[in-house]
Amino acid sequence: MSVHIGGKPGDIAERVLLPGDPMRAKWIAETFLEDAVCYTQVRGMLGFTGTWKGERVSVQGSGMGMPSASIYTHELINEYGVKSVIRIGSCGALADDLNLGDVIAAIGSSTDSNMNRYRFEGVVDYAPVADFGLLRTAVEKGEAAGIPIRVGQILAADTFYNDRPDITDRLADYGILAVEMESAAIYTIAARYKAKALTILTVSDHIKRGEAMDSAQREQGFSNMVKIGLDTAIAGA
Ligand SMILES: O=P(O)(O)O[C@H]1O[C@H](CO)[C@@H](O)[C@H]1O
Ligand SMILES: O=c1cc[nH]c(=O)[nH]1
Repeated sequence: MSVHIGGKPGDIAERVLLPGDPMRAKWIAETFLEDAVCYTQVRGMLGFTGTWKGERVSVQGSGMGMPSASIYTHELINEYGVKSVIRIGSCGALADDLNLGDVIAAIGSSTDSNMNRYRFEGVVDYAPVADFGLLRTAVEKGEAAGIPIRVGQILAADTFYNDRPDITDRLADYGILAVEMESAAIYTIAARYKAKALTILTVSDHIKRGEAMDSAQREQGFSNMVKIGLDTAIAGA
């Protein structure tokens, strides 16, 4: 058991899907995994291990925002020997040509978080990036399943409600596809501890157009992302 995860050594697979929402972790375990067992309920941040296509996979809620996601990423890698983490989350689109339900894979994650300025003493603007092997696999799995994946850079933001639309517009001008709240920290911590990381997102709303998915669209859209995440996690196993 680590400080924030209740599982015993060996309870967690080497490959973990990381949704922010612990109830999404439960839904994934119940809907997609065989023989899923809940290994932690600490703070209600549920984690499950089961099998997908015969291979062991875990799915762990990571909470909202980089402080929370950092804790789970750190403990999974350092206390449970996790080798790869695939975040599967919702995001708000900025790019005009993205639509609700589209799936994005984040090749890189810009951020307004101060974590890496602190880590690198403001001397370097570190660029958190995805593991290339996981990214390539996710794109291939998406193509094979007929689910196109848009690859590009996203913003990991410290705020969900933000009163700087001018900055958001400028980020869109510079090619940022969408906004979520965890990927930069997950990429950075995975790099530090020699694990692999990827973020796959479903567009749940469009920030510039003010559109939002309804619950039926959410479930179908998230299913596509989850299947790609699971297929990517077990590839090469
Ligand atoms: O859908 P999840 O994975 O929680 O991700 C997104 O949703 C939350 C905000 O509503 C933030 O955690 C953001 O990153
Ligand atoms: O972080 C997020 C997630 C979904 N939609 C947003 O606008 N932001």
